[in-house]
Amino acid sequence: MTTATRITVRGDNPYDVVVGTGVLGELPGLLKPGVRTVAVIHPASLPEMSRPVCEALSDAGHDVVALPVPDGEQAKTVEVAAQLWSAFGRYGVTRSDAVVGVGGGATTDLAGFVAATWLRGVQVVLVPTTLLAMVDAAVGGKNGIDTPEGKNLVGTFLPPAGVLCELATLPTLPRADYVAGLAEVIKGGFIADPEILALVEADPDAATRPDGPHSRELIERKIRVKADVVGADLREAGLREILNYGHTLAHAIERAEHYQMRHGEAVAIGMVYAAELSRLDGRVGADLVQRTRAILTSVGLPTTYHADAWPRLRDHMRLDKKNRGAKQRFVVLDGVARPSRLEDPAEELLEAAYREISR
Ligand SMILES: NC(=O)c1ccc[n+]([C@@H]2O[C@H](COP(=O)([O-])OP(=O)(O)OC[C@H]3O[C@@H](n4cnc5c(N)ncnc54)[C@H](O)[C@@H]3O)[C@@H](O)[C@H]2O)c1
Ligand SMILES: O=C(O)C(=O)C[C@@H](O)[C@H](O)[C@H](O)COP(=O)(O)O
Ligand SMILES: [Zn+2]
Repeated sequence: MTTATRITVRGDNPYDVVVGTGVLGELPGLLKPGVRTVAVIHPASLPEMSRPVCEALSDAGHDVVALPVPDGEQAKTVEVAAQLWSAFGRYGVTRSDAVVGVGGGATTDLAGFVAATWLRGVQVVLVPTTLLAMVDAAVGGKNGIDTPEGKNLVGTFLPPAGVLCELATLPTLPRADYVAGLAEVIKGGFIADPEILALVEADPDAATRPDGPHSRELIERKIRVKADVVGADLREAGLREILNYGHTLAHAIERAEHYQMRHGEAVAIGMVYAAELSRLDGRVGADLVQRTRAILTSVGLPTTYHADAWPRLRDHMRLDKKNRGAKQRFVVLDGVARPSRLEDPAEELLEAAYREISR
C-alpha cells in the first residue's frame, strides 16, 4: 500500500480523485450517504477487476449488482445502454442508489452516460483501470456513447461523486494500451504542463511502464491538469476545449478505423496534425512539431496516417463538437502550454497539414 494522493476537482459539485496502491478500501467512502443498491458496470472480460470492487462494496453493507458489458469501445452503443437501463429497472435502482463503473475509458464513459440518464441522474463513482481512464476519461464528468455518425456524439456532463485510481490494476494492462494512455499524458504536457514532457523525454522507455520511476508523478500531473481545467469549465464553454487538442482528426480516424484503433493512438496522430496546423498558420516553429513527433515516437506511438484517407477524414471532421455551423474549429498551440483556437481555417491549410502527416 502507498499513501493515497487526493486531487480535488472543484466546481459546483466538487469531488476527489484518489490515487494510490491498495486504496480500494476508500471506495465506499466516495459514495454519497444513503446508498442501498450499487450497480457495478464492468467489461465481462475483466472479472478480476470487478470482483474486489464488488466485495469492497458488499463488505460496506451495500446490495451489489454486477452488470457485465462488452469489452472496450463495443460497449459505447445505445443498445448496450438500453440493456443497462433495463437492468436498473429490474433491480430497482433509485435516485438514492449509485452506479460504479470499473474498467477502461470506454466503460467509464458508458457508466457515466447511463448514470446520467437513468431517472435523469443518479450518482456515479468511477474506478478506472487503464492509464488513459485514470488520467483522462474518468475525470471531468464528460460521458458518452458512439452512433453510426461518429464518436461520442451522444452524451452528457455529470461530475462523478468520486474517482478511485487503484494503481495495482495497471501491471496487467497490455503494453500497447498503457502506451496509448501516454498520448493523453503527453497531451497534458503540450497544453499545460511542460514538466510532463521533460519527464517523458528524460527516459521514454521508463515512461511506458507502470513501475517506471516517474510513472506515478506523470499520472498525478496529468490528473491535475485535467482537474484544473474541468473544475473551471465543466460544460466546455471555453477553456475545456483545450483538452480536445489533437482530437478533431483523432475522432475522424477512429471512425474511419471502425473503432479498431486505440483512442490514444489516434490522439497521437491527431496531435501531430494539430502541431502542423499550428506551424503552417505561423503560430509555432518547426521545432515544436519536431518535438511532438520525437516524444510520441520515443514511446512507440504512431504519428502518420494513410495519404488517401483525407477526403473521408475531412468529411468526418464536419461533425466535430467544437464546430459552429459550417465553421470548423481546432485547438492549436501558440507554443508549449499556450493553447489557442484556429477558427474557420482555409481548406488548403487543412489539406497541407494533412500532407505533412501522410504516409
Ligand atoms: N470522457 C472523457 O473525458 C474521455 C477522455 C479520454 C478518453 N475517453 C474515452 O475512453 C475510451 C478509451 O479508453 P481506454 O484507452 O481506457 O480503452 P478501453 O476502455 O477500450 O480499454 C482498453 C482495453 O484494456 C482492457 N483493460 C482495462 N483495464 C485493464 C487492466 N487493468 N488490465 C488488463 N486489461 C485491461 C479493456 O478491457 C480493453 O480491452 C475511448 O472511448 C475514449 O473516447 C473519454
Ligand atoms: O474531457 C474533455 O473535455 C476532453 O476533450 C478529453 C478527451 O481526451 C476525450 O477524448 C473526450 O472524450 C473527447 O470529448 P469529445 O467531446 O470531443 O467527444
Ligand atoms: Zn481523448
